[in-house]
Amino acid sequence: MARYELVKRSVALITLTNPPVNALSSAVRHAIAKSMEHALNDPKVTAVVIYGENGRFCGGADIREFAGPLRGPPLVPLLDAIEAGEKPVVAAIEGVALGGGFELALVCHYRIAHFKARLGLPEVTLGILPAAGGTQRLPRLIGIPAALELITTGRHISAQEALKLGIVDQVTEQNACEVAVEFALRAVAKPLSSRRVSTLTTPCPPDLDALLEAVTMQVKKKARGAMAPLACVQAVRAAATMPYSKGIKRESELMATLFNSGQARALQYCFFAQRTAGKWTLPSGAQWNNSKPREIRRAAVIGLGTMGRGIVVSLARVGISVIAVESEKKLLETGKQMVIGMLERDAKRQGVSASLNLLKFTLSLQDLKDVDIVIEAVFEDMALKKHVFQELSKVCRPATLLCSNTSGLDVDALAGVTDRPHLVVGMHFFSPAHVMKLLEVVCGPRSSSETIATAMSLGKRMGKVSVAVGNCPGFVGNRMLKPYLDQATFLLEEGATPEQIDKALEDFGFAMGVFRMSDLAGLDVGWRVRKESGLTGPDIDPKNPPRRRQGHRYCPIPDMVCEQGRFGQKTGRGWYMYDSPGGTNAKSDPLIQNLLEMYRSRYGIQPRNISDQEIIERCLFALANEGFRILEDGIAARPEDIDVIYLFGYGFPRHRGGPMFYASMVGLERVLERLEHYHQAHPDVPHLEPSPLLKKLVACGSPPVQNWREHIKTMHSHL
Ligand SMILES: C[C@H](O)[C@H](C)C(=O)SCCNC(=O)CCNC(=O)[C@H](O)C(C)(C)COP(=O)([O-])OP(=O)([O-])OC[C@H]1O[C@@H](n2cnc3c(N)ncnc32)[C@H](O)[C@@H]1OP(=O)([O-])[O-]
Repeated sequence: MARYELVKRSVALITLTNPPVNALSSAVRHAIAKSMEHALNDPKVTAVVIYGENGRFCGGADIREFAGPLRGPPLVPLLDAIEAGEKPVVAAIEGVALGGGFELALVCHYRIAHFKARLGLPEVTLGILPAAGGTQRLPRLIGIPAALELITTGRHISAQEALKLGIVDQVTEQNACEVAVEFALRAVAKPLSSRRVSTLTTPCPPDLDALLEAVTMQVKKKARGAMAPLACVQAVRAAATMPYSKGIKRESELMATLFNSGQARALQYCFFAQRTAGKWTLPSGAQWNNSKPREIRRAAVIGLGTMGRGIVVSLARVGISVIAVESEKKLLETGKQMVIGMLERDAKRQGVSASLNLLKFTLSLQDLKDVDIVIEAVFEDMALKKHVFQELSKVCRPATLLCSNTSGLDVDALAGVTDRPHLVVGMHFFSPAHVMKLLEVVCGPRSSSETIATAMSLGKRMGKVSVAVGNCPGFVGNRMLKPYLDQATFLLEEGATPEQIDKALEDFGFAMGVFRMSDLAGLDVGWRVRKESGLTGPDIDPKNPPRRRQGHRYCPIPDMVCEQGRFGQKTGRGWYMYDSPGGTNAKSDPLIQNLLEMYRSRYGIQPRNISDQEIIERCLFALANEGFRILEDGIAARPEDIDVIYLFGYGFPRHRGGPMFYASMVGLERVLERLEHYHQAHPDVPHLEPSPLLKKLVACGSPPVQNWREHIKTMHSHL
């Protein structure tokens, strides 16, 4: 777990050997302790270098060990001893120095970083704080404001930024280990006292209290209920106001409150769920590690609307040449200017030149003959999409992959109009596509494993979190959205307001309540879908729209809002009003309050007081209930996949873990009991009827999320 060797006759080189990221497992901590003892006691050794095998210094504590009791030497005394030692210790940082890995580097007397290395204290993203002295040493080294920013955000920084901040002593383009050994030899004669960071005095700004107060407010606003960022601020306050010996105790107390919290469990679950999502499998046995993706060099994107533009930018950013196609000259020109503007702004931020030479804009599909992949992003209309796929089938060479950015249409129906159904797959990006990290890769029954592997790997290359899902209306994300939206509108009928529902959801931690989110996405999209599915249309009496349709409860209020031309932010009016079309500042609109009052009185509904608890339960349990059905139907392979989709695509709070993890934290028995209760009260809402899988899991003793898979016997897996 750590190799010890003597190099240059007097330097002890300790190399961490715990692939893949040299995490500080109990065995690694034990090996470091032994190696350090050896180095400090061996008279031949004059200096020490700590390095990580395979070009990775250290990814921090072993997160997998968090679930069990602490074994092996604890980190704090181990690190304190390294710092206190009388021989200079140099950290040779390649790859990453994160969390405990960064804290290990901070106790070394010198730090040499490879120019490609990244450093950071990402503990806050795991619901905890840097608890091996990081909150006490970093402020002493770089001051309170910079330390607060790094610790409360968990941001990774480059070696160059670390040098500027004074975290590392040298950045090198050569082998960091070799440079560190030479550095260590030169350091032997120098005094160490000023190099022990814990002994430094924290540089404090004169207005410390005001600064901490301002940061606390800022962090609170951003944290949306997460506890760890606030605890980080408190720990840094200790570094400013207490000696190290007391500050480290404060750090440990704060860590203790976080470590066993539900939030920490949820955030650590998210870390692993995100990695699990990349490991897709198909019933055929094809899976992520036995299916080779094709290399993609040239891509085409059809349609330069909001989605198409974002996809072009995402592809060009990672060096893929893109041909962008529009149907009309004016649309092409507008799209082109927008794409170029986006890429130029991007490049300016990074201080590089924009890769505009990768782009070509055309009106002709004929130009797509030689591309490796086409991503269609035209209007969400099946007939139009089928036409495009038929044309692509004729124009593109037989090996070209044909993908659709549909947000819910039947991918297999598109495959069916082509000459290569095995090369057709859905790539459902989320708006804005160059910002949002989620990509649903929609596997049709005829999509080949190579096609799926290629789409998944292309998503990863574009920096997306790709999740393989089955082909059904709405796939995973949008299919689950329906019961969630339905509950919100039913609650409006019963007496709630959009503001009240949004506030309850935002207090829960959502980035945006359901009505604000709908205003942002555009209310006309759902209206068109409802019209296409026959739920609404010209046959409906506008004066007296029925509240039951197709055998179920139906809320006509969203249609009534659309009928008034209120399509959300883009029209300046929706569930809220905005300063102007495109405005983002949502204000309550008395017209909506009037509409709700008139509606209730027309149907004789006595509005009642609805508690936040009911809002959360009805919206989120209905959401999770649909998730259980999706698992039963084999549309998602694992609960982790569903959670990742909601975390990255729908603003579900990370510290709640995602809808399925949240349900498990509430307790499946309780979720079942509440759904039964609400279904009894609203028997005409099928989404409130508990799913058979939920009942089954409860009958099996409510196993943890990670074990649900064993209980999902899918008759027809769609994956
Ligand atoms: C005391 C101290 O104060 C506190 C308390 C702590 O220190 S808390 C811990 C703080 N450290 C972190 O938060 C860093 C977490 N890791 C990462 O950010 C990234 O992993 C990476 C280092 C930037 C590499 O990214 P990658 O894209 O190249 O590969 P990967 O796919 O992500 O990871 C490759 C494989 O390694 C696993 N892995 C990565 N980091 C791990 C860790 N710290 N512990 C255990 N496993 C880890 C990961 O699950 C995956 O496994 P599998 O899926 O192959 O089975």
